[in-house]
Amino acid sequence: MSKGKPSQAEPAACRLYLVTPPVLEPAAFAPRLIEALDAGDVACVQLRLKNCSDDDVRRACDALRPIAQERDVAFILNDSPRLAREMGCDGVHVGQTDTPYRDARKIMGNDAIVGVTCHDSRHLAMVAGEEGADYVAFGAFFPTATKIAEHHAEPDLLRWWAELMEVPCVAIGGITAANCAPLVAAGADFLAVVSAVWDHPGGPGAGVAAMNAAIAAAPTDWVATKTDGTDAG
Ligand SMILES: Cc1ncc(COP(=O)(O)OP(=O)(O)O)c(N)n1
Ligand SMILES: Cc1ncsc1CCOP(=O)(O)O
Ligand SMILES: [Mg+2]
Repeated sequence: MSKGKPSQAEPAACRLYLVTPPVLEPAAFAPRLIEALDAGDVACVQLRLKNCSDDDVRRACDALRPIAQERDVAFILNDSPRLAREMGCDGVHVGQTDTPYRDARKIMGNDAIVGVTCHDSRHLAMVAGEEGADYVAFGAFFPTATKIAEHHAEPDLLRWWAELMEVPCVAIGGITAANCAPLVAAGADFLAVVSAVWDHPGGPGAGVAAMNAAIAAAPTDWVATKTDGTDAG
């Protein structure tokens, strides 16, 4: 697994990973997704619907998956490898209380993206990475109103991971254009956001543009030094 996945282009230092709002009406949300994806670089879209039926998820996949895939943006489904495979998604994201990684991989196949929530745990991330996860997700880095977050991660976790491991890491939880610089600087490969884009006062296009501008402006000091402080050259 290269540092670039889930990207389609050559690996960039850090890219945007869009997660949908937990409740949406597909027909109304589709133009908002188009606006977001046409506003700048997005590596992937995760459909994350909570408290809805499998048929609701199927309808949302049918409406939103083509919008992402037509733009070479990977379409990842949260929680359900079975539905992800059935609906032609590019991947699935599983948490620690969802389908275990190995079962998710069996269902999805080797070519699909399988990402794993690792909270603030080095141990969970090493296990997921060794088992073959395409990325590990750490968080929550900041307070968030989108989910009751029971774990809090610090940027040093990203720095440690990025310096030691090849498997990409995703940072999630309360991330905005205003606070993301330390995460980029620490070596996050992807920043996963919900409200920073979908609740942006200028609309989702402005949200994507603001996140990408903030990512581009952030320093990337993690490549310059090792944890012992020596210059990595
Ligand atoms: C990229 C990314 N990271 C973490 C999560 C959280 O997954 P999980 O812990 O399973 O919680 P729910 O999202 O299912 O409520 C995620 N979805 N995406
Ligand atoms: C799904 C998830 N997992 C940890 S925090 C979170 C929600 C992120 O949403 P936001 O970007 O609005 O804080
Ligand atoms: Mg989950």
